[in-house]
Amino acid sequence: MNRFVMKCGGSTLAALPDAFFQDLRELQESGVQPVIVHGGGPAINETLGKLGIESRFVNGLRVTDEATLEVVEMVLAGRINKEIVRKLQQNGAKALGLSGTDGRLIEAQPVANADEIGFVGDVAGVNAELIEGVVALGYLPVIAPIGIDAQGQRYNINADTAAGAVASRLGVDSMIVVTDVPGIMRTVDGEKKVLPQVTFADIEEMIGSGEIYGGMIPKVRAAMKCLHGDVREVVIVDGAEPRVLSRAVREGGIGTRIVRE
Ligand SMILES: Nc1ncnc2c1ncn2[C@@H]1O[C@H](COP(=O)(O)OP(=O)(O)O)[C@@H](O)[C@H]1O
Ligand SMILES: CC(=O)N[C@@H](CCC(=O)OP(=O)(O)O)C(=O)O
Repeated sequence: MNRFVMKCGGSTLAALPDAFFQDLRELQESGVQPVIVHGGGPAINETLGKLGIESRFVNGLRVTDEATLEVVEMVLAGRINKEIVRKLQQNGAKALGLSGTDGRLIEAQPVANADEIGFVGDVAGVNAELIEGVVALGYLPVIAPIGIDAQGQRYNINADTAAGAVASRLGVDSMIVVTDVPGIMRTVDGEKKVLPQVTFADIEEMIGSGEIYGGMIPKVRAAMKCLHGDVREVVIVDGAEPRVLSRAVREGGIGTRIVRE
């Protein structure tokens, strides 16, 4: 595999060890081209809390009014994006941070229920040439999930959704979703087990039964959407496991692999 999109969730970002970033650097040096799309939900909640703004979610998506949008952009495109770039650079990688508004990287349109949740976007287009240009210069793109429309309006986009769209439009083989659990888990005989592989049918069944809930839902939905295109596999892994990325890219047998059937 030469190119992959990695989505890194806010649940795990702060705890990612130097070894994780060194692993990324080694992959980059060996000719693999990672593209990072990151989240930062917990950091947004924290800053909103400090400002006395309440966090509210509908089906896992943040209700985003003008004041919230201001904070979302500040935290994602500012603090978190730059923190990831700094950590990559400290560990010897070449990285360039971008928000989805820069160079119209992520073209957005309002979600269908925008009257209910405000400035939340779906991805209408991705400037793949810009990402490819950054990669061709030898930099690892680090993308914050803020989108922009033709009128210049910004939108808050769920990071799993943004990552899935970037993976699709780049036509990469694989998307790796790094989170705070070792994969999709299911309780079998009273014991929680990580499922090595799940199909679309398994996912629908587990959402229906409530075994997949909360923050796992946008991940599996984004996974299924991009697997309808050129992306061959989506792997959900735990950022705390040693050499998690190179194992997922080179060896397999880690986390949960989502496949069409
Ligand atoms: N079947 C499942 N297996 C594992 N985790 C699940 C499952 N269903 C829901 N989850 C929840 O999804 C969470 C990961 O989503 P989230 O907290 O949004 O992470 P991130 O910040 O990485 O996007 C897990 O911590 C867990 O609480
Ligand atoms: C619309 C929407 O909900 N956007 C998310 C964007 C960040 C995100 O998705 O971060 P995680 O990956 O850490 O969850 C939010 O405002 O929290």
